[in-house]
Amino acid sequence: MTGGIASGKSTVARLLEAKGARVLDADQAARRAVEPGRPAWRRLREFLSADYFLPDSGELNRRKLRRAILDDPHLRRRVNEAVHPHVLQEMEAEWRRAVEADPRRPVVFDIPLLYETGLEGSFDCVILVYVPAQVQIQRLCARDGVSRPEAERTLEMQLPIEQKRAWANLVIDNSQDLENTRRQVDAVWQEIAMRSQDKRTIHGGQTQA
Ligand SMILES: CC(C)(COP(=O)(O)OP(=O)(O)OC[C@H]1O[C@@H](n2cnc3c(N)ncnc32)[C@H](O)[C@@H]1O)[C@@H](O)C(=O)NCCC(=O)NCCS
Ligand SMILES: Nc1ncnc2c1ncn2[C@@H]1O[C@H](COP(=O)(O)OP(=O)(O)OP(=O)(O)O)[C@@H](O)[C@H]1O
Repeated sequence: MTGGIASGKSTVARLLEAKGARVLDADQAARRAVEPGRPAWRRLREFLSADYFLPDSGELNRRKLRRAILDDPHLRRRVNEAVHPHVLQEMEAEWRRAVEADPRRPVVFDIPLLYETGLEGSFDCVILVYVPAQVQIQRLCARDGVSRPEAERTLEMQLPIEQKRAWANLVIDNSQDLENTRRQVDAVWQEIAMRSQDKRTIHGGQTQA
C-alpha cells in the first residue's frame, strides 16, 4: 500500500487491520532504524552535524531534518541511502515473523516511497490511497501545522500522486468522508482475500500487498 504524504495511508491501514490484515509500516520501521546507536543512526552521524541530534538522548531532531531534506535533494539522497537499506531489513524481518505467526493472514506493507524506491515489483499488488494533490496539501497543513509553501515543497519530494494512480493495481479514493473510504476498503479487502486464496491454491504461499 502506498500514497503520497497525508493521503491517508495510516487511516486506511487502521481500516485494513480491523478487517484482519497485518500492516507493516515503513515510517515506523524507519523511526526504529534511526534510534540512537542503531547502524542507520551511526551512518547519519557520519555526515549530519551534531545539531541534527538532541543533546541528551542523541535522538534525531526529526523536525530539523525534515526541513533540511525539503530544500536539499543532495542531502535527501544521502539520508535515503543511509536509512532505506535498514528500513528494508527491518520490514523483511517483520514480514518473516508475521508469516511464521500466521501464514494465512494477508500482510500489507505501508510504504510511502514505494514507487520512488522502485519496490513496486516486489509485491503481489499495489494499493494506492489516493487524494488529489490539493487535498494532500490541505490535510498536511491541518495535521502538521506546516505552511502551504512548505506543504507544496514536501509534495515535490515525491512522485506526483496522479502518476501513482496510473500505476497502481487498486485505488482507494480517500478524498470523501471516512464512510466512503470504509466502503472502498471493504471491496479491496475482498480482492486481497481472493488473491490470497489464489496464491495459496497455486503456491500454498503467503500473500503480501
Ligand atoms: C525526514 C524525517 C526525519 C521526518 O520525520 P517525521 O517524523 O517528521 O515524518 P515521518 O517519518 O512520519 O514521515 C512522514 C512522511 O514524510 C514523507 N517522507 C519522509 N521521508 C521522505 C523522503 N526521504 N523522501 C520523500 N518523502 C519523505 C513520507 O510521505 C512520510 O510518510 C523522516 O521522515 C525520515 O527519517 N525520512 C528518511 C527515511 C525515509 O525515507 N522514510 C520514508 C519511508 S518509505
Ligand atoms: N477521509 C478523510 N477525510 C478527512 N480527513 C482525513 C481523511 N483521511 C485522513 N484524514 C486526515 O488527513 C491527515 C492525513 O491522514 P493520514 O495520517 O492517515 O495520512 P498518511 O498518508 O498516513 O500520512 P503520512 O504520509 O504523513 O504518513 C490526518 O490528519 C487524517 O486524520
